[in-house]
Amino acid sequence: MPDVRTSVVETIRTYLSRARVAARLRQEEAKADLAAAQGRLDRVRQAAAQRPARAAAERDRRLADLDERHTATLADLTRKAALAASMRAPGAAGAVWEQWHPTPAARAEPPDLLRVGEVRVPRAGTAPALVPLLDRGHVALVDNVQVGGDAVVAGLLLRALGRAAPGQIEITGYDPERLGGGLAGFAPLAPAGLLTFVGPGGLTPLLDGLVDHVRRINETVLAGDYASLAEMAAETGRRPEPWRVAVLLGGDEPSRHERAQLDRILRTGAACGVHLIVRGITVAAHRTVQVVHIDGDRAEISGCGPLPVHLDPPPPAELVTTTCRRIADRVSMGPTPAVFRDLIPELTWTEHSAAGLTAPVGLSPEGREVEVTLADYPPHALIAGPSGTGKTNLIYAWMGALAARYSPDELAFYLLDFKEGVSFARFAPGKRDPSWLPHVRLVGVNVNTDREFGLALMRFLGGELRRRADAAKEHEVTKLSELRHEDPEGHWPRIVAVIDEFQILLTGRDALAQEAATLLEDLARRGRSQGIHLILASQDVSGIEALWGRPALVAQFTLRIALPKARRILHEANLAAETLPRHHAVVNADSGAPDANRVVRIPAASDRRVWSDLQHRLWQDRPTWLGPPRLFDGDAVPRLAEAPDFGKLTPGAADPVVLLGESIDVQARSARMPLTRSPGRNLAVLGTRVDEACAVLAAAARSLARQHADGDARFSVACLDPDAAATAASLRLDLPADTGWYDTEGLAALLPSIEPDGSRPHYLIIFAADAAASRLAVKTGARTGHDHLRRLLNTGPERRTHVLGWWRGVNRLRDDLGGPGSRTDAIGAWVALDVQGSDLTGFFPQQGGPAWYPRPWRALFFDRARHRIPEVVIPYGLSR
Ligand SMILES: Nc1ncnc2c1ncn2[C@@H]1O[C@H](COP(=O)(O)OP(=O)(O)OP(=O)(O)O)[C@@H](O)[C@H]1O
Repeated sequence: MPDVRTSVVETIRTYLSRARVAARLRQEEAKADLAAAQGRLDRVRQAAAQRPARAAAERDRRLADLDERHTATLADLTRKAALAASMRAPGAAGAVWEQWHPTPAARAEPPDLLRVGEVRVPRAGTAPALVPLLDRGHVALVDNVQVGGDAVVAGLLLRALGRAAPGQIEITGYDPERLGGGLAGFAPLAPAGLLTFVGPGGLTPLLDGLVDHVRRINETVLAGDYASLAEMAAETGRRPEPWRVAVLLGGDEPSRHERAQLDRILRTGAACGVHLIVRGITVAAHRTVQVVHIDGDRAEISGCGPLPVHLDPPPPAELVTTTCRRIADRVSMGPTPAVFRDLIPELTWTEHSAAGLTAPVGLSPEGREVEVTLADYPPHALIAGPSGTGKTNLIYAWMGALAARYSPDELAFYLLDFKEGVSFARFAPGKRDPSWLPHVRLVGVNVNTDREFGLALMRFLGGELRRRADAAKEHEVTKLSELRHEDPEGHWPRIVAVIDEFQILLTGRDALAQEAATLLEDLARRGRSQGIHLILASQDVSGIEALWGRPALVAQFTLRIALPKARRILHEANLAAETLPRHHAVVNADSGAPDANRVVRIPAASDRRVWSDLQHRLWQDRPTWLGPPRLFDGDAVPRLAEAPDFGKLTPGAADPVVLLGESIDVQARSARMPLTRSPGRNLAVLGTRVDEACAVLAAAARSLARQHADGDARFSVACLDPDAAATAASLRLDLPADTGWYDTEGLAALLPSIEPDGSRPHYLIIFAADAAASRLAVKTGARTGHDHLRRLLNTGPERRTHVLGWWRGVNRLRDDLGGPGSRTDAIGAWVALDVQGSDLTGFFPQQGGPAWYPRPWRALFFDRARHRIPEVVIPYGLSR
């Protein structure tokens, strides 16, 4: 029993002890929880205590950030504004005075805005403060401090002057209080007419005058084609009117009329380049008016909002006067000439010539293009002016304007200059510049005394006139415009033939002048309807008077262009050319009647660079079918190898032809003599000039050789003058290998041996045939060498044996033929060199011989069988 109790006690004790331990543990846990909770509470209390300070710091940080970003944005905007301003007010419009100098705007560039001061943005920098004036509006100053306003007026005027070309700004000052004192620095402009002052009572006439300018510019300059001078300048690059700036500095309250005029100018002036700078007069609010409120050196500008503007100081007085003096000096030197580019359209070859050719030749005093037309009326033009007045330049300008408008399908030029010069050479390919003006089909240079060139052109145009008239007849029409309509696939460009110093063509009372005048008259009369137009230029009256003898001819030239001091080109009562300034012309499309005068400023078009820009552009665009023009160069020696007719020769021709030299014609054909089997088909070259004679004979021999395969023909060459030896030696290379070569003895032996039988052509080429005269006079058997020569001359051609000989005088040939009175018909063709026409009497059908005055490297060719009158030829050069 006690054990049980003990055991129970023990058990209870054990339980109690465990319970105590457990209770102690829980208590400690509870304490720990309490401590933790206490700690959390402390931390929460602590955190709660710190929060406001942090929030404030965060707010401050964000504010600072915002501020920084704002400043950066402002700085960025200010920078951008400054950049934009530098573009809108470049150079003289915006530079600070220390760096200021005039920088006139380029041709089509608008003058844009002008600086008056700067907007200072704290911590962000500065940007220029700009106001619009030229082409844009007007500026009104509201101030009560004299100095600030003066600075703005002077600054604006100087900047405007610096942005415009000299003379392009005319200032009028109305300064009744200080009588011009406000604009004193600009006084040097006055002598050049760029600054005028009106007196105290002058406001009304001043405003009336400005209103009148606006009206006139709208009516005659803009003429409904442009909304403003600015638009005209942007589209055409031209600005025919200056800007007119009226500076109105106070005075009495304007009258009702004056106020109305002021309002008109404010509304309409800017489009016509009429501008006001007004100070001390209240003007009506208008969108074109910038109001500058000045307070000391601070200002507000209506266009800048409330931003304060720090006005620039006035421009240094020295800068103002020097600039104005320079501008005045430049203007006093006279107007700058019109510019060739003004005549050239943006897009080329857009016009059609069916009805006529219209292009500007220059600008009117108002700056508008003055167009001239070549069509049915007026069909042809006469240009006159003393030497150096600019006829050639005018022709260049006109041609450039035409060539840029009409493609080579629409227009073709034929150009001839009788002057001792090469004024048209630029239109043909040259050594330095391979380009040519695509419209040009013929260029004649260095023509000098070779009137045949002119005649050749007349003949060619006469042929073209017939061709066109025939085509018109075929299509049952009468005019080019109708023909083009009926035959749209045909190539019928209008032709413009320009002949400078044309009177040379008509000098002399010979057959050539006669034929040229007749052809010219026919062309002038009938060319109009077939699209062939003539432009004739002459230095002096004699040229025109050469035409005066033919009133019908002159009457066709209804378009007259007179350069300064040109006489008699216009109507006798029309003296407009007498008072023309340099580089101007009177254009009159009504035969010179005074009412039809138009005064034109002619641009400089002579400068090669100016011209070649255009020519290269057109040349690059030329149609593929178009070759270079034919070049007549009076100084050039043509080459046989380059002659088109020589190139066409081939072996096997039934009747071989002899080429002798270049014909003076538009196609560069060769003068030719066919060697048929008719009697007399022998050739004599006559004269003492060795080189020319050798050149003619060598060309003849070479052209024959080209028409025979080796062995087909026999060639025998006798060279009896040592001076011809070099030619003979070089000819050897081009003649068949079996060619016989003979000296005097050889020739004397050869002649009796030749028995023509007609089986094979035989050409006997004798250089200096007369040198063998004494040897040929000697009898060999019953006959002399001369007898054999005559036998060959008389009977050879029928049997295909031809003599081509050079005799050093007409009488020597005659002696070889049998002496005076002997027959000459064995010589069917001759080429005369330094031989007087009268000496050729016996060899020419008309008494007295042909009209021929020897000229270097020219020959007169006559073929009895084919010619009515002889033709002048240019021998081919000696070299192959
Ligand atoms: N409108 C112009 N603007 C500027 N310079 C010009 C103008 N017209 C002509 N000239 C210049 O004047 C000079 C003479 O001009 P041009 O050769 O055209 O005269 P011209 O009447 O044909 O003389 P000439 O009959 O002696 O040949 C040239 O140097 C030319 O560049």
